[in-house]
Order: sequence, then C-alpha cells, then structure tokens
Amino acid sequence: FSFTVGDYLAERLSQLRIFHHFVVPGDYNLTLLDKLDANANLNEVGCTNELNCALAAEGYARCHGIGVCIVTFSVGAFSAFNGIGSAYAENLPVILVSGAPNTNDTHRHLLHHTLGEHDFTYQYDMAKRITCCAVQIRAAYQAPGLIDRALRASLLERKPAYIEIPTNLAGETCARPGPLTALTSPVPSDDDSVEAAVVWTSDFLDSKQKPIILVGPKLQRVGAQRQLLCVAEQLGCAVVLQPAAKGSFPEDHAQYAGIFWGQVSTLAADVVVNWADVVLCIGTVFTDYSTVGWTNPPTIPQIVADTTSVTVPGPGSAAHFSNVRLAEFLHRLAESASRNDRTIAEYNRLRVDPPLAPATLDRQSPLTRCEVARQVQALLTPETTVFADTGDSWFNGIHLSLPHGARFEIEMQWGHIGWSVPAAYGYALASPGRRIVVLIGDGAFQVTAQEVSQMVRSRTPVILVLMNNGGYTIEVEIHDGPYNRIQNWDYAALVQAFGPGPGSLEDTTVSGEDNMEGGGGGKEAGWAQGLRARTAEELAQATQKALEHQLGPTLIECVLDRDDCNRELITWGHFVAVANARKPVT
Ligand SMILES: C/C(NCc1cnc(C)nc1N)=C(/S)[C@H](O)COP(=O)(O)OP(=O)(O)O
Ligand SMILES: [Mg+2]
Repeated sequence: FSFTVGDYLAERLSQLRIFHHFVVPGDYNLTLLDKLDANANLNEVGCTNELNCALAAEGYARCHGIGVCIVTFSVGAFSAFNGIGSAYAENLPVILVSGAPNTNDTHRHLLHHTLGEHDFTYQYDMAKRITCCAVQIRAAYQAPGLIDRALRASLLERKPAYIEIPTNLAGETCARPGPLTALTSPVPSDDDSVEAAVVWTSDFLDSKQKPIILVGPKLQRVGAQRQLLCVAEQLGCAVVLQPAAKGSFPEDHAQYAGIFWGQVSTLAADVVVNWADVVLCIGTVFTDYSTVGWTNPPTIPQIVADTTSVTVPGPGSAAHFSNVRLAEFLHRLAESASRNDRTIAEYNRLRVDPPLAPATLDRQSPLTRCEVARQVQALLTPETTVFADTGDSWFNGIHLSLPHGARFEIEMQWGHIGWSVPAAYGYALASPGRRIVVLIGDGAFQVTAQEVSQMVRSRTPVILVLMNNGGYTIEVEIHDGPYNRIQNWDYAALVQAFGPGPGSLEDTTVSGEDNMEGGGGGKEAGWAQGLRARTAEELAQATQKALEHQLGPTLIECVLDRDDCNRELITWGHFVAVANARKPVT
C-alpha cells in the first residue's frame, strides 16, 4: 500500500476531526475523492452544486471550526468562489480543494472546463485574492509541505485557503504526515505587549465614568466567549452586541443590554451606548449596514480590542499594541480591570418591558410576521441554533430572545441570499442533536433550494421557516422597482419532490448504493415535509409536525402580506438608501 497525496489530505482532515467533506465530483478530482473515501473516518457529502458545496463547508466551519469542500477545476471552482468569499468575509477557515489538469497538459494544450485558452493559471490567481493562502501542488513530493502550509494558515488567520491538486498527482506517493500540532499549535502573543495593553486599557477605563462593552462578530471566530464573560463580570458594566455578534454573549445574563444597531437597536441598547463615555469594542466591525448607513459610527472614545491587536486612546496620543491575541488580552484584562457598573445600573432604569406576547388571536385570521415570530420564539431551546438569512429574516432573527445555550448564525458581512440553506445543512452535520431552525425569505430560498434534497438524502431534520412575502422586500424598502418581484413557487410541493414519500423504503436500485450517512441500504428513506401556513392555527400545527419529523427536513411556508415586514427594516432601509445615493465627490 503506497501512501499518496490523497491519503495525506485525508489523514490531515481526519486528524482535524473534519469528518464530513463537501463535494461535487468532476473528472479532475475523482482519484482524490477515491482516496478520501478510502479513509474510514471521513464521510463524503455530495452537494447539488459548488456554491452550495462551499456554503455547506462554511456552515460546517461555524460549528466545527474548519470545513472543507472539493470541486472540479474552473467550471466547479468558479461557483465555489462565491462561498469562499463568504468564508473570507465572515472570518471562517474553509479549505477549497480543486482538482486540476494533468501536469503533462501545459500551455500547448486546450482543455475542457477551462476558458479554452492555453493559459489556465487564472484559477490560482483568482484564489489568491479570496484566501489567506493558495497553493498549487505541481509534484507529489511538494504535497505534505503545501497542504500543511494552507491548513495552518487558514486555522491561524481564520480565513479560507486554497489547495490545487492535479488529477494525476492525487494517487502519487508522498511522505506521511507528522503530528497534528504542526498545524494547530497556537502562536503566543508578545507578553510585553499584552501587559502594556492591559495597563493602558485599565488606566483609560479608570479615567472615565461610564464604560460599556460592545461585542462584534470577530470575537466568536477566535473562540473568546469565555474570556469575554470574565471581563464583563469583572467590569460589571452593560454589554451590548453588534447584530452580527448575536449569540456570543448570553442574553439571559444580568449585564446583557441588547443589540446595538443605531436607530434599530433592540431593548434600548442605543440609549445606554449614547449615555456611556467610553466603549470597549471587542471584535467589532463597523460597516455601512452595521452603522445604519453610516448614521451611527461610534462617537465616544473607543478602546479597540481586535483579533491580534489592541488600540487604546491615551491622555495624549493613542497607543497601538500588535501581536496581542484577543483571548489572552481579555483573560489578562479580567484580572486587572476595576469594577464600574454605572452603565448597567443606568440601563436597569431604562430597561424596556419585555414585549408582551400579543393577545390570543383569532386563530383563523391571516398569518402575520408577528405571529410567526411569536411561534418561532416558542421553538427555541438551549440546544437550538437559529440561522437568519439575508432579508427581513435578519430583523426577525435579531429580535428573538435566545435561551441560555441557544446559538445564532447570520452572514451579515457577505450577505448572500440563500446562504442559510447549505450553511445550515453543513452546520447540522457537524452538530448532530442540535435543533436547527432556518429563517429565510422566498427570494433567498429560490437561490439554494436544491440543498434541501441533500438534507433528505442524509435525513437531516432542519426546520426551514420560509417567509413568503411575494418578493425581495428588503430591496423594496431600500429602492423598489419591477426587479423586486419574483415568480411565486409552491414551496411545500417543491420540497416534497426531493425525496420518496413518508415511510417508503428507499429503492436502492433507483438511487444506486448511496453510501451517504443515513441514506441507502434499504433503511427507511429520508423525506422532506412541506407545509403551508396561512393562519396562526395552521402554523401551530405545522411547527408541531416539524418537531415530530426526524427523517429529514421540514419546510413551513408562511404566507404573509407583501408589506408585512419589520418596522426596523423600513427605518434601516431608508438610511441605507440615503447612503447608497450619495453623490460622487468631485
Ligand atoms: C435580492 C436581495 N439582495 C441582493 C442580493 C443579490 N444576490 C445575492 C447573491 N445576494 C444578495 N443579498 C435581497 S436582500 C432580497 O430582498 C431577499 O428577498 P427574500 O429572501 O424574499 O427576503 P425579504 O423578502 O425579507 O427581503
Ligand atoms: Mg421575500
């Protein structure tokens, strides 16, 4: 048995406990897929297309910490690039592995799936732009070093990486891998810089009266939630989160003061932020969307604790401390910051009454967004993970109150409509036993609906709550036009077309030996439950059926009035529209 390039990659994935890799086969990657298949610890997960393949790996990385997708050259990789863009924007380690032409085919040959010219180095050039490390294996002996370099870079920088493996090298022999610590050993911070950053931060906080903590999406990407909790409880101040950071601090905590999102904040978070006189920004990202069209940039002095550096305003000039890893900084700050709970004391005076659950409705009246939100809220348990897709679903998701232990996933930086279907699928495979609830609009669903069929195949019980408001409502609120209308689908019937009906034994002669986890071998086949809810009563029945269905996904199409959206979406849309419309600066 000779140890090959494909075995090397398989062994590293197995060591990293990446037990599911997402694939779309093509003749440039088949030998490689065989090698991964030969590794007993790995499960190949077929996807319907390369966009969904990359987004499934992105969702897997949200749970497991790193994900892998394997595609064919050019015609496959181009679609995967959009999912890799998401991983880059969202700071997630996703490894894009692409098959590539035979090393004997050089610039004298024209090849299928390429742009039809002699130079096909373009894919590697493009990959360099959207990853932190891109490697091309051109000879088998290079594979161990290049594969390790890409994997380590991705893990350290929390960014995607690219590995290109020619079709005739995957089966060529190479050296075996050494210990995994070569890839996973942490890079320590510079001690003196951590110490100095902590002293400066403590002093600056002491020079102020009303400190508050603002948490951004990069905190959970470096896994520093525990250290955040320690700092928060040491300081005793109010803690608010940017919308893309929802879920990174417990919402049942006495110091939680809501989502800070300018005019569309929740729980009066903006009132206490505007009352504070210094904000400790932890892993924050200020964009046009998170500042509501630039109308809410931080105006008070900020201490910025980023993933590998800290910047502190000074009495004179500010000070910047490089090579300070966030978790270490927070751990040390928790040991030295002085207590100052003025902002949470003030917040407790401002605390808004919890929204009263609407009075019991006429259960037969037309379904409303508020009623959907009320019933989704009732679905949440400590084992739930909510995915909120781009659209009014962002606002529906942000307003949910997460029970302790519940998690929340959103893709607010890249904002690819439809992301949540493949991403929830990948996440679900990494976290069996968690309840996955997806909030998605009709427009977004039309982009990636096919991946529901893979949930059928692997019998993954994701609950998809589809808000059918007849088109692209977020765009309507930003800037309406005929382009915001879409064809209405029979969503419930569509998903039922993805798999055999309830209780039928899978006819393996039809689908062939399906070696995917959960499917095949005559076991009871997975199937998708498609339901439509036009009233509160129908929704209540549908959610009950969804909870009972464990042999695959359930889609609940909630039929809503076209204009039934969050008032915050309308406010937010107005400000974003103004920002988009700024005249060019001559
Ligand atoms: C078209 C677009 N954004 C532009 C866009 C276009 N293409 C991609 C891949 N991603 C994007 N965000 C957006 S937010 C639609 O309103 C989504 O519609 P839907 O899923 O139906 O949600 P809402 O009705 O709640 O808005
Ligand atoms: Mg819609």
